[in-house]
Amino acid sequence: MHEIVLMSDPRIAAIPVVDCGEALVDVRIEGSIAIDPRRADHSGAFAHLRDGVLTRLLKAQRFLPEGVRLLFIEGYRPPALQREYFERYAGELRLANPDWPPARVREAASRYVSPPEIAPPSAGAAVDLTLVTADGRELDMGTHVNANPEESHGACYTDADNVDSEARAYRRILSDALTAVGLVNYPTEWWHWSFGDRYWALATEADHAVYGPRELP
Ligand SMILES: C[C@@H](N)C(=O)N[C@H](C)C(=O)O
Repeated sequence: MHEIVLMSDPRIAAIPVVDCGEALVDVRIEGSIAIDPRRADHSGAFAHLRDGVLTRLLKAQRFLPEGVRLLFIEGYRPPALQREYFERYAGELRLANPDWPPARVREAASRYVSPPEIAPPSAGAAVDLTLVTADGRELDMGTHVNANPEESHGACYTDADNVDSEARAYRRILSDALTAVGLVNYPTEWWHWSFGDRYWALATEADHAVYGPRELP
């Protein structure tokens, strides 16, 4: 098994960002990717991605087997919301593990939510995805999207061995299509994929990230 590099790893924070300035675009306007409303917000921020990420998703969808489609759950996340998610989960871990020092809480929290200053979703570079049939039925990927490591007993990890062979096969299908277009996975979450951010730069050995955190205009 490969080493899992967590978002809290100082090697990620050390990667420079040279933002290429590409626009955040609304995935709903393009129209050919199925969008799930579970993370929808009033401003529609959740449905935004950098243009280059959307282009790659459209291409990846063509690599899926007949009758299988991507289901988009969440893309862009404003920095303030990322901070809220991170603080909330870190707080839960702190409560459950009062003896943990702050560095351990931060590291454990980053298995599931990126530290706000790193966060690929706030750069419009990351997307949470699953697979559906042509008539919109979600395939069983072994856990629901956004299952955390505690509630799923680690089954949210992409290569977890406590999921059945069918779920493993579906994860492989998702992974093959997205890897083929250059996205990288966060190995603690089978549904989380990104392109152009610092985590992507580390995984692909790029010398800088091309998408950094920003506010939605
Ligand atoms: C909260 C979870 N779905 C998520 O988005 N995690 C990634 C790692 C993140 O916060 O960047």
